Amino acid sequence: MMAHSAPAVPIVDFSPFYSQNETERLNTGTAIFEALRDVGFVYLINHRVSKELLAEALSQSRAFFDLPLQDKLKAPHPPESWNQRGYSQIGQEKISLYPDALNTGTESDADRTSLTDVLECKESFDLGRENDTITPNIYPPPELLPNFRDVTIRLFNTLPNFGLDVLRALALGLQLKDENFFSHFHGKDGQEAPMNQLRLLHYPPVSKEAARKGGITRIAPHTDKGTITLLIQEDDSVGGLEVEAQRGGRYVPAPVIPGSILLNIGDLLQMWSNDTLRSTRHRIGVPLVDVAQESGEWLLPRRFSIPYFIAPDRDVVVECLDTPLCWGEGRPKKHEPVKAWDYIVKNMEGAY
Ligand SMILES: O=C(O)CCC(=O)C(=O)O
Ligand SMILES: [Fe+2]
Repeated sequence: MMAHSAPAVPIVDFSPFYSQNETERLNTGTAIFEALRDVGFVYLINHRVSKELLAEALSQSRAFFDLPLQDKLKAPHPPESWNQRGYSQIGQEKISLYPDALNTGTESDADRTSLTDVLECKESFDLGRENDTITPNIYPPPELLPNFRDVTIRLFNTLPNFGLDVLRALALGLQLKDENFFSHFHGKDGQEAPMNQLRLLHYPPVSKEAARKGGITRIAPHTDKGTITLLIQEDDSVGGLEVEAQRGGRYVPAPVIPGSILLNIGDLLQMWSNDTLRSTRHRIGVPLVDVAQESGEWLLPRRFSIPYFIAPDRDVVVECLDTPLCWGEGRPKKHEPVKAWDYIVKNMEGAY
């Protein structure tokens, strides 16, 4: 039997952060810091986010995507890439068209151009805070799914509490003077943050026939743009997510770990950290199927996931953190200060 090697994406138990013991809290933060510095992704276990709520949201997501297309289209995504609200059908969004702003990837320009010809077989539903005037939510009519709005908004309002705890732990790991540093830039203590975005994702099943023909993927290689992303996956979901585990290195699988939340960072936190932390590229591909392979219709079952993107408020200026772990003697500042909203809008351009 082959020995199992250690997973490339580290696993951190988050529960010691909730203890009264300062050393345990600091150790949790340090473990998260090191994982985000070395890999850019980390599984968090024992996180205290309600399992029932996560299950309810995944079940509402399933119910939504099971609706006929014409019903899903009653909540259409607006034409602008940055206005991430409502339903996007298969092929509508091309993540491969995101500019590769921080140049963290390995693909050559030619490879990236060829990626834009590939169909991303995914559909999504996005929402943000209620009552936002710039990007109001776009919901399907309530008679189609009576609990959809309530459950998704509850998850939208719950996850930032955990997200900010993670950012508090990270602030300790980064040796920032103020453990609440990031809380000042993400809504009123996490709530009502205008740039936070909850995305329900469905990747339909992939047939062997479609895989043989080629030209399809599930999600093209990309980096996330905001501060952090919390990824919820169904416990028994098919995996497929791969992360570029080392700078310029190979992609390694990030399989589903039941009960965990997978954390990664976006470009703005990489810039905040003066490139100390990694906004790591990730993707979900479709394996190539050999024509000679034995019969059977399906290659991949459907996949559901829910990423929650936590991003700084629109007018926040992101500039190098004041900590020796990011900046100082021999570590000059690498980025000009950038306004969060400008960066996100510019770097999502063209994807719709
Ligand atoms: O579906 C997934 O697991 C990954 C989604 C993702 O990377 C994204 O939406 O940015
Ligand atoms: Fe992503």
